[in-house]
Amino acid sequence: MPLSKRSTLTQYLIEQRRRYPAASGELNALILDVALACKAIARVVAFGELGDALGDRVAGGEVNVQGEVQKKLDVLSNEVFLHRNEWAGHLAGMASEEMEAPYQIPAQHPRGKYLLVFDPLDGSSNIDVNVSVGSIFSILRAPQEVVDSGRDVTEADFLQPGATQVAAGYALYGPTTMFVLTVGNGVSAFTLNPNLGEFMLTHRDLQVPAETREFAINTSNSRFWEPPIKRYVDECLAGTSGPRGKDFNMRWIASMVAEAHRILMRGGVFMYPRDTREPAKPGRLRLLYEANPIGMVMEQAGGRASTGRQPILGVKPASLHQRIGLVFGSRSEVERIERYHHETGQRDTANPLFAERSLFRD
Ligand SMILES: O=P(O)(O)OC[C@H]1O[C@](O)(COP(=O)(O)O)[C@@H](O)[C@@H]1O
Ligand SMILES: [Mg+2]
Ligand SMILES: [Mg+2]
Repeated sequence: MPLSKRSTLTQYLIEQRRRYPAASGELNALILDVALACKAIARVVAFGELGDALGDRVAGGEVNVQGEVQKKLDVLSNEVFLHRNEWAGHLAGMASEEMEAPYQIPAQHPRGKYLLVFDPLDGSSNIDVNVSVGSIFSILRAPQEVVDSGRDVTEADFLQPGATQVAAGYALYGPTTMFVLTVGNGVSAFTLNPNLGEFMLTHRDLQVPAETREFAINTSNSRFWEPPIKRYVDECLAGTSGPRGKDFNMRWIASMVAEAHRILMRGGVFMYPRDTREPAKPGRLRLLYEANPIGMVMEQAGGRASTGRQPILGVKPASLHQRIGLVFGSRSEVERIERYHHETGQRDTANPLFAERSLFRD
C-alpha cells in the first residue's frame, strides 16, 4: 500500500527498509525507541503547570556541564532518553548535553553497533513560559572495534564529523508535536495523533525554499559579531533601499529546534555565529547534538548548514561538548554569508583558538 497521511512512522520505516533488504532492522528499531522517548517527553510538556516538571531543577539554580542552569525538564527528558534507549541492544553508548561523560549501557543490557547523541530538551529557557521546545538527536555508527570488543565507550568514539551520521532529526513540542527524520535520503515529518499516540506521516521529501526574506539572529549580541555577519544583517535591515533591494523580516524564538522547523517549512536563515563575546567559546551551539543533526536535516532538505566558513558536516569534532558557530537554512543565503566570510578573509586560521578541523580541508 502506498504511504499516505494515514501511514505511521513504523510503516514509513518498513517501507524505507524494503529499499535496503540487507539492513537488519536495528536502525528502525532504534528510531522507534527515540520516537517513543519523544512521545513520553511530549506528554510531560503537555501537562505544563498542571504537572510537576516546570522550573529549575534546584531552587537557586544548578548548572550542567555547559555552565547553564538545569531545568527539571532538562533532567527528566535526559532520563527518558536514556531509559527508553538503553535496553534493546542497539547501542554501544550514548552522549547528551546534560552529561559530562558518555553514558555506558548498563551491564544487564546487551550492547549494539550504534551511538546515540542528543540534546534532550532544546530551548529549555522557554519551557516555563509555554513556548515551543524540542529534542534533537543524532545516530552514529560505533567504531567496529568497540562493537567487537563490547568495551565501554569513550569520548573519542563520538568524535566523528556530521557527514558520517546514519540518521538524525528532532521532535518539536509545539501546538502539535512533530517528529522530523532523515535517514540520509531526504527528510520526512510526522505529526503526533494524540488520539492514537502515533506519529503519522504528514510531510514527505521536504525542501527548504532556496530564496527567503526572513532571517533569525539574536541581535543583542551584535556588538560581538564579526564583520561578515554585521555586513549580512546590515544589508538585510537596509531593505529595499540597500544592496539586497528587498525588505526582510526577522524572527527569534530562542529555541533553535523551533527556528529550524520554521525554516524547513517556509525557508529563512538562522545564525548563531562565532563571536567575540567569550573567547573560550567560539559560538553558542553544540556541534555534536545541535549543529550536526540540524545540519544533516537541512542538507537533506536541499538547504545548507555551515560554520560561516565551511560546511558544518565536514568539521572534525575536538570534544564531546564542543561549541561552534552555526548558520543554516535557505541555500542561497547561507552561501552568501560564506562568501562574505571568504571575501573578508575570515578563515579559521585567523585565530588559532577557533580553528575548525575539516574533513575536506586540513
Ligand atoms: O539566549 P539566546 O542567546 O537567545 O540563546 C538561544 C539558543 O540557546 C538554545 O536554547 C540552546 O539550547 P539548550 O536549551 O539546549 O541549552 C538554542 O536552542 C537557542 O538558539
Ligand atoms: Mg539545545
Ligand atoms: Mg538542551
